Amino acid sequence: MTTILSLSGVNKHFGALTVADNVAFDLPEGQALGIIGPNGAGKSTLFNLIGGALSPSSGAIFFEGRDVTRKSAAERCRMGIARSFQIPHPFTGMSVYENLLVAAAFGAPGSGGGREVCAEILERTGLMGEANRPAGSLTLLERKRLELARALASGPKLLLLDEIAGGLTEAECHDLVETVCGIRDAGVSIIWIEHVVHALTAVVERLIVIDFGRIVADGKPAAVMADPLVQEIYMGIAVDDETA
Ligand SMILES: Nc1ncnc2c1ncn2[C@@H]1O[C@H](COP(=O)(O)OP(=O)(O)OP(=O)(O)O)[C@@H](O)[C@H]1O
Repeated sequence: MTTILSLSGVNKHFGALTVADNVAFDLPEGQALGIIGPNGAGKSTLFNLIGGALSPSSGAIFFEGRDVTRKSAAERCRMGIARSFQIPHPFTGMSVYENLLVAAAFGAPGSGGGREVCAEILERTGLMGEANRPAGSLTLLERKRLELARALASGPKLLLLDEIAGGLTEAECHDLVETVCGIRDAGVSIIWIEHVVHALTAVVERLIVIDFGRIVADGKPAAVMADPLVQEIYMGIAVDDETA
């Protein structure tokens, strides 16, 4: 299977703080990978490193076999890496549709966006009825959908989703999961950071756990979630408590 993304010995330090500690993994093309870990573990930093907002202190990142370690976020976006942010920041004065057109203009040439593609993305993300509304007037769910739609409009081969399910109701979360499954089934590779674990495991086939910037577990979701070490560091269930 072709590897779309490869991280090799990636380290990131902020002064004395290590937030990525020798991170290494390969993502096969078309795979949906979930990333979980406690607050402050370094998950968003990892996205910043993959997306190009930050450069690693050492190590290398390859996308489709090309070394992108020193490429800018804009260059990586044109190559096909798109990202949604934990806190959506749309162009609030522009309509939903215009927001997509802007994203398409900065994305991968030829694969994202013409007007027809943007219209199709509005449909897929449940925003067609909101196309002409100012983005600033959207609800939280609609903003999260727009964040996803903007990332799709750039024509990604790899989609990085940062906590898109947080703050949603069960029903909204279910709808969002359906949408992400549709994107996955269309062949887009996905890495999704999420605290809402049941939403994540409904979509991903592989789970990585990060703690203090290190990968501490990597495997099938059920096996990873059953790992006593993961239960202890992520869910606060001490191994001894369970056996007591
Ligand atoms: N630019 C920066 N300068 C200094 N420290 C930073 C910077 N960005 C992040 N950090 C620190 O790095 C650590 C990891 O932050 P990061 O946002 O990657 O964690 P996270 O796992 O995404 O957390 P959360 O689940 O709360 O979003 C935190 O201690 C954070 O305060």
